[in-house]
Amino acid sequence: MPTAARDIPSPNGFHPGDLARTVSSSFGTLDLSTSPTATFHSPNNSFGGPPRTSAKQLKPFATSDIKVLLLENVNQTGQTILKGQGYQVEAHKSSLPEDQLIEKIRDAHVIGIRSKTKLTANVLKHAKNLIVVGCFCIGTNQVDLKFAAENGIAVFNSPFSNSRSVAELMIGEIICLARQIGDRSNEMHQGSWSKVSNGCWEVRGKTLGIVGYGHVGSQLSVLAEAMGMKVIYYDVVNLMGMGTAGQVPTLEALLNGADFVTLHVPELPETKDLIGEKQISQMRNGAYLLNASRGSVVDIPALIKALQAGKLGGAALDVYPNEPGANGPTFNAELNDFTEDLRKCKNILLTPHIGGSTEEAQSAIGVEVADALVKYVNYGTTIGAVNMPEVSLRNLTQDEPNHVRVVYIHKNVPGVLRKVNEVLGDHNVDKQMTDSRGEVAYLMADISNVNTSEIKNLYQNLEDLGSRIRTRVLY
Ligand SMILES: NC(=O)c1ccc[n+]([C@@H]2O[C@H](COP(=O)([O-])OP(=O)(O)OC[C@H]3O[C@@H](n4cnc5c(N)ncnc54)[C@H](O)[C@@H]3O)[C@@H](O)[C@H]2O)c1
Ligand SMILES: O=C(O)[C@H](O)COP(=O)(O)O
Repeated sequence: MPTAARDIPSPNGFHPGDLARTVSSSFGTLDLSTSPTATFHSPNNSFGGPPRTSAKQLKPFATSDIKVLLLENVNQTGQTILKGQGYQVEAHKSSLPEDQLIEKIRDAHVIGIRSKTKLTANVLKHAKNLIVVGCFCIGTNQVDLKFAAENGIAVFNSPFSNSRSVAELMIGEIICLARQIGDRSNEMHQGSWSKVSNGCWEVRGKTLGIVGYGHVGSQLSVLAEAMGMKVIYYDVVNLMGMGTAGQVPTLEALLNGADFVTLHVPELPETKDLIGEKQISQMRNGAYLLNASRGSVVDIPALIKALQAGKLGGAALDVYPNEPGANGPTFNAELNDFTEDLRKCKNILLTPHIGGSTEEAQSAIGVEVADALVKYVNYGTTIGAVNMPEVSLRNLTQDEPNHVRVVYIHKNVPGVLRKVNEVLGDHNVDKQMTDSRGEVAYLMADISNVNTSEIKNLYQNLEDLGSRIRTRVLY
């Protein structure tokens, strides 16, 4: 059930927007709007960073200034939290084609997406005000994470809220494939009674081979053992098996030894066509292949050939190389020419990327990602970000007047901290934390006894440093 809007918990219950509207000494955030003439590529930022906010435009935080664009039917729980903050929320049921996305993203400070919306460098470079992306799903392969980080855009996801849902779908499909339930059901729908036991099996005692033993793979492992299956797994990392599951040293060993092979790896250059003709030939005759990871992981024409030749006993696909952005009768056109052949294969289960689509998963993801977005927008906290260093400071209290929080995202090069602290040096730096990830570093500092008249200078001096990617002054 959707939960009601609520404040994001902070150690002291302090909420920046409450005070920012009324007193200059309160803690709020920078007005994020940029000059209409601001260009995306700034001359002294070799990353081609975000536009500079003119110091003249600085004003205390007002949550109502924050524009949030939500695509792909983000769950009501997430929408409620974001609206509860007073943000302007525009929500769409589906993803948008690139040209429409570019138009919509121009003004947004926050965008929330799922697996279909491609936030490429070409799209992100039009997002002049964007400070954060929320992926309301597990996968983040649809976002150019490096480009985002180098342009001061943090990206958050929900690392495991739908893992159990995917694992349960796999269990259902393993039994459906073993018993050819998809075909029997189709026959009945078409008015044909066909009672057979040939080629139908119990799963008890069979071997499940899990490729990618992360959040999904390990959950599936526990469920499969509970049904009496033997579990082996292959992963590029050495991992302890759940129960009596055992890691095998190579993908080939897994393919040789399993009756059912399930795929749970991320989309990476190394996982493209991880299962092709050669790998399928290494599988047992009559084995089953299930893919709930990403469409790029399986070479579909090779799979079709193996099913047609009877090499495999069946397959289940939840993900495809090209997936439609919205529900509707776009199936054939979007899923490429081979779809027709795929649909004609025997004992193949085709589902429309529903692995994580349960009420439980979607509602938990809505809360988790919306909370992370609010903490980032209101406080600058990057805990859980997938492309930025993780930095957090205790929130300010109401009895700490005239405080300002400085967030300075900058190139990870020598000498920056000295220069930043020279700028901050006229004030008392109460607390500071800094960390780096690759070429990008993130500094957060709370400084006290700052008059509002000094904030513009402070901001401008930080913006003028050559290392700057993005400056936020929260007051
Ligand atoms: N169908 C769906 O609705 C759905 C839902 C959730 C996740 N997913 C997909 O499933 C993927 C896995 O999810 P997860 O939460 O278990 O991710 P995870 O990051 O927890 O686990 C992935 C595992 O794959 C391993 N791995 C990476 N490259 C590998 C390779 N080349 N060979 C073998 N192992 C490799 C990693 O070491 C890791 O242990 C996600 O990245 C996402 O793309 C799909
Ligand atoms: O990455 C994920 O979490 C899954 O692929 C689910 O994606 P979805 O939220 O677009 O269904």
